[in-house]
Order: sequence, then structure tokens, then C-alpha cells
Amino acid sequence: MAKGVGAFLSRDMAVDLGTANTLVYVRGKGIILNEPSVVAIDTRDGRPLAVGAEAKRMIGRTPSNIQAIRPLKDGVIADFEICEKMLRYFIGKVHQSRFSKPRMIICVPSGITGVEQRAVQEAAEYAGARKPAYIIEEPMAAAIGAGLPIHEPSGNMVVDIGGGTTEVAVISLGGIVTSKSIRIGGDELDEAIIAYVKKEYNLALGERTAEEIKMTLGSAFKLPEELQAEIRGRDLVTGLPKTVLISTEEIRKAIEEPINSIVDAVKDTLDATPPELSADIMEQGIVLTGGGALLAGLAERIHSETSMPIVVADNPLDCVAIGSGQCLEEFEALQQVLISASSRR
Ligand SMILES: Nc1ncnc2c1ncn2[C@@H]1O[C@H](COP(=O)(O)OP(=O)(O)OP(=O)(O)O)[C@@H](O)[C@H]1O
Repeated sequence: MAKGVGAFLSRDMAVDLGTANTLVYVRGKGIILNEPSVVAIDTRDGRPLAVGAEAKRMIGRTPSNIQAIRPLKDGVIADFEICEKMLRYFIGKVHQSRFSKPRMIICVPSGITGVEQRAVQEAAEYAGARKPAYIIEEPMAAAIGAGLPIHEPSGNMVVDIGGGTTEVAVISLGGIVTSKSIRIGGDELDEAIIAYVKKEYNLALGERTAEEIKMTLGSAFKLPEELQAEIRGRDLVTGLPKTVLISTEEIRKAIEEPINSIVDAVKDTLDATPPELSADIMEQGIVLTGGGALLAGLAERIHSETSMPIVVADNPLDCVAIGSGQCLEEFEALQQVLISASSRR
């Protein structure tokens, strides 16, 4: 499609405003920003000191006058002001023109309320988006980004496991037929690891260490080879640093509860799926997207509980941004999957 000069000046963009990571896709260019959704604030005057990767490095390491804040929790805005500052910073990084406002598509979890949706839209508009900022539901964006034929009259099932939410949806003919969104994602796995290690070993772990343990030792299904590794934290009795040896089986046990909730969400959605579409899913499989799709053994676990074929999308962390970016590139053709300010309730 021919792009007018305005399109270049305004750098239309799609933003995957995630609990864990924010990705920005610029029309005609692809994903050009991918940073953790973290802002470090000077508590004395509320000034942002660092945003993104630099701010994430500060989590758990800040002096009393600095606070590293994650403005989104469970997929929605927990701190509106900080979220808007973060968005403004990211938009400013990719869009330098002060004279034009970019068209913006922004992703939200499918389970959020009208009020929460308006908060996201307003944050985007305050941060410089042209009105109306368009909204796309995460599972729809994830499905488009994973290359699923969403416009066909056949059942496409996507499970997007993010930091704060897990979205399960069955899509056919360009619309969501049935879906379930739970406020459980990678963050809950990290929290479960922290709670387990505290209870079993009297060891305090930081958020970032727990996430690293999940990525390296976490699993949702028996591994071909179980491992053991040393983890380091602070002894809650002596207050001193301590190292303990922990196994992959133990970490699997630690995260069992949130994993069960994710698997149950998949089963509930399958239960509510019309039979014709279930038959399609049986044939084509369930596609996993989002960072959680990278958890070892998750595909095997969902397969063992649903008997459905499971496919992990290529680049699962990028699917939502790529899918919403696709909506910018093919705005006329894909506009029907977007929600604009005028259509909101
Ligand atoms: N290899 C891995 N194994 C397990 N979990 C992983 C891995 N890589 C990333 N993650 C987890 O994926 C999550 C981030 O995924 P993603 O970027 O898709 O979420 P998000 O879009 O920011 O969140 P949400 O969609 O809930 O707003 C984090 O919890 C992160 O710890």
C-alpha cells in the first residue's frame, strides 16, 4: 500500500503495553523498541530517573530515595501517572516530530473492564497518540502475529501467557468466539518460587532472581533430565547471604498451582467451544504465544491434559506486537478487529 508523507511524519505505531515488556512496532519498519515496563522514580520529587532496561536493573537494588516501579499489574494499569510517563518516554524514543500525532494501536487483555480500557486509551492519548487511540485485544493480536488465518471460517485457538495475564481465545471469521482471561501469568510463577524457597529453605529471594530461576530451572512437565542448581538469597534467620541446592522437580512443585490455573483456563475454553470449531482445533492445534510459552514442558503439559496438538509460535514474545503492527500495515483490511474510542461503551 502507498504511504503518504503524513504516514512517515507521524510514524504510526502499535504498542504492546505489557505487564513485563513494552514493544513498539512502527509502520513500515517493524518492532523498533522492546524494553521492560519499569520506571525508576526519584521519590523526593516524582521525577523519572530511568525507564526500561536501565530501570529494571535497579529493581531490588535501589537506595531509599529511588523506587523502581512496574506501572502495570495483572495486565492493567496499576499506576496511571507512571504508566503515562513511561509511554511518553517510549513514544518519544521512536517519534521525534512534535508537530504530528501518530495513529496508535494499543493492546489490552481481553478481560479488562470498560473503565480499565479507557484508562489505557487515555494514557496513550495523553502520551501523544492521535485521537482516537485504537485498542486491540491481546489474543486477537497474538493470533494475527502467530500467522493464524483469523478470517477463515475455522477455529483458531491461541493461548497467550504474558507476565500478568493468560489469555485463551478461539477465533473464527475475524472475531473472538469464546475466550477466557485470567490474571495469572509469569509474575505468579515468580511469586510462587519466592514463597516456596522462603517456606522450605528460609531463604529470601529477589523478584529478578526468582524470574531467572523460572527461566533456567522451571518446568511444567517431567523433564527428560532433571537437574540441580545452586541458588543464592538471604537467610531469613541469620540475615546473611546463603546458597542452597535446588532441583528442577522442586521448582516444578513450587509453580504447580499457577500452572494448574493456566491449564484449567485452556480446558474451560475448550469446553465452551462450539463442536465444529473444536474439530478444527483438534486438527490444527492450539498455538502458544507470550513469554510463558517458553517455559520448559508447558506444551507437553497442555497436550497431556487436553489431547490437542500444541504448537509454540515462532518468537512468542513478539507475536502481540507483530499482530498489532500488522493491523497498522493493513489498516483498512484489519480495522474490524480494532476497538476505537467511538465504539467503546
Ligand atoms: N524462557 C522463559 N521461560 C519461562 N518464562 C519466560 C521465559 N522468557 C520469558 N518468560 C516470562 O514471560 C513473561 C513476559 O512475557 P510477555 O512479554 O509476553 O508478557 P507481557 O506482554 O509483558 O505481559 P501481559 O501480556 O500479561 O501484559 C515474564 O513473566 C517472563 O518471566
